[in-house]
Amino acid sequence: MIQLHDKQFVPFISAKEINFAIEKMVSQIEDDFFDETPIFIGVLNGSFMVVSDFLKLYKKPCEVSFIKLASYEGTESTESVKQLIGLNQDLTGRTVIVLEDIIDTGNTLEELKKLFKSQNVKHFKIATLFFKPDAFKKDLKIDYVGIRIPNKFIVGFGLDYDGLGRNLPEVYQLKEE
Ligand SMILES: O=P(O)(O)OC[C@H]1O[C@H](OP(=O)(O)OP(=O)(O)O)[C@H](O)[C@@H]1O
Ligand code: HPA
Repeated sequence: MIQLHDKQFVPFISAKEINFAIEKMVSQIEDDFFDETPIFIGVLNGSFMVVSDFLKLYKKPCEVSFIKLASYEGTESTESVKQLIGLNQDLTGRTVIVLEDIIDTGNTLEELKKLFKSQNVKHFKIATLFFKPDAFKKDLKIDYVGIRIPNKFIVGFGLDYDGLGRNLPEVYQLKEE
């Protein structure tokens, strides 16, 4: 068990399971876009670890860039997604694949879809390492999902509780009271 600020968390998903899920996403995307040079877009802050591990396994030509959005405060979604760092690249005609650490309520995903709609890209796909189907409130497609998880707050592998926990190489879930 670990303590972050005022809350306790228990082990949930091992580094090995995470790696297996990322390998699966890499091979699906390599197969689907074998004749393209995709540009992977990580959504900061949370996605830095999944982007790093994903790219180390991705063996075909590709580019990477980042945007920064934020919606979560503490253990709750604020419902408003702020763009903190935007896109600074022309994506016209490109195959764009967004890499997310987690899709929860879908608020961030909705904002991402709006953001890229006006960009005239060739393909636009969304890949997420973790997905909470029971929390997801939107009628939007997610193209690649690593691991489906129950609607519980998690930390580790890039995900934080008020800034802490991002550096953990495995995932922990909030301990029941
Ligand atoms: O589906 P949603 O309910 O929108 O939640 C998903 C988003 O929440 C997290 O980001 P957060 O807003 O916590 O910012 P961070 O990546 O800087 O921690 C995560 O990285 C996703 O981008
Ligand atoms: O479960 C979560 N943990 C941390 N950050 C998050 N952002 C959306 N869902 C989560």
